[in-house]
Amino acid sequence: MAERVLEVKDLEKSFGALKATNGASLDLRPGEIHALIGPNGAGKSTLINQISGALAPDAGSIRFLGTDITMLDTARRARMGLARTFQISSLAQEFSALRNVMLAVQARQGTSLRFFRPVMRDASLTEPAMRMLSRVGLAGRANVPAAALSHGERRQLEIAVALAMEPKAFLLDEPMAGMGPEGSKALTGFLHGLRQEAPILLVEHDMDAVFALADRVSVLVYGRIIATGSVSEIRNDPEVRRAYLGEPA
Ligand SMILES: Nc1ncnc2c1ncn2[C@@H]1O[C@H](COP(=O)(O)OP(=O)(O)OP(=O)(O)O)[C@@H](O)[C@H]1O
Repeated sequence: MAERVLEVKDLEKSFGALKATNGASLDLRPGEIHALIGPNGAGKSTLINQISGALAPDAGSIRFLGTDITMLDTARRARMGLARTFQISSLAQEFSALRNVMLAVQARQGTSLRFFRPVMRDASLTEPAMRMLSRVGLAGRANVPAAALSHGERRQLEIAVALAMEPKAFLLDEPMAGMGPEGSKALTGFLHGLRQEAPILLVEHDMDAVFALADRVSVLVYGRIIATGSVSEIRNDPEVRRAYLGEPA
């Protein structure tokens, strides 16, 4: 496998006079969790949006598995194996948990002819979908509509949907948001193992989770990455402590 699964170089993105991404560079290596942290408004979502293809950068480049994907749209990137979860849920709320995952399995298989079969009895869709639900701990909730799941369960379901795409890398945007302590703990355990399957770029405000999980941490402030390093390097970096962890100079 390529030494760098994802390589982001010198990205720039302005909204009017605001430089939301200001020359940001980072990479994602096989088997790692790389956390992207920074204060509110630092530009984390803007950066993730450019990596997933939802926003076009003004300048810079993004390579995924050795291919330049800077000009590719979100769907092409997803088909190449770049899976993304959202801060705000992108699930089909009226569909069951199972059906939501089946849609992703179907998209992955690219089989539109299935339209003519009774989809919910199609084992080539239901079996892998149930496997994904079991992995995230939602097998017992398969038939519950997404809208009726708890907030934490919806976040688990989003990860099951991402898993169904058989990703080569995950972009996870605040997976712990809105979860109680129990849910965060369970998800932390799950993400710990998930990195073996595909490396994870993790945007997260929950510092306990970041410090427990991350192999490397990058700190974004005003659209610029001010430091990248191990958890202990980042915790002890004077510039990070000043700019982000709120300590006096
Ligand atoms: N579509 C847009 N148009 C104009 N300004 C935008 C747009 N999207 C983001 N911004 C601005 O860009 C800056 C970075 O926002 P972004 O949401 O990327 O930060 P963030 O680090 O993800 O914040 P949070 O931690 O609160 O989610 C903010 O000042 C925000 O107001």
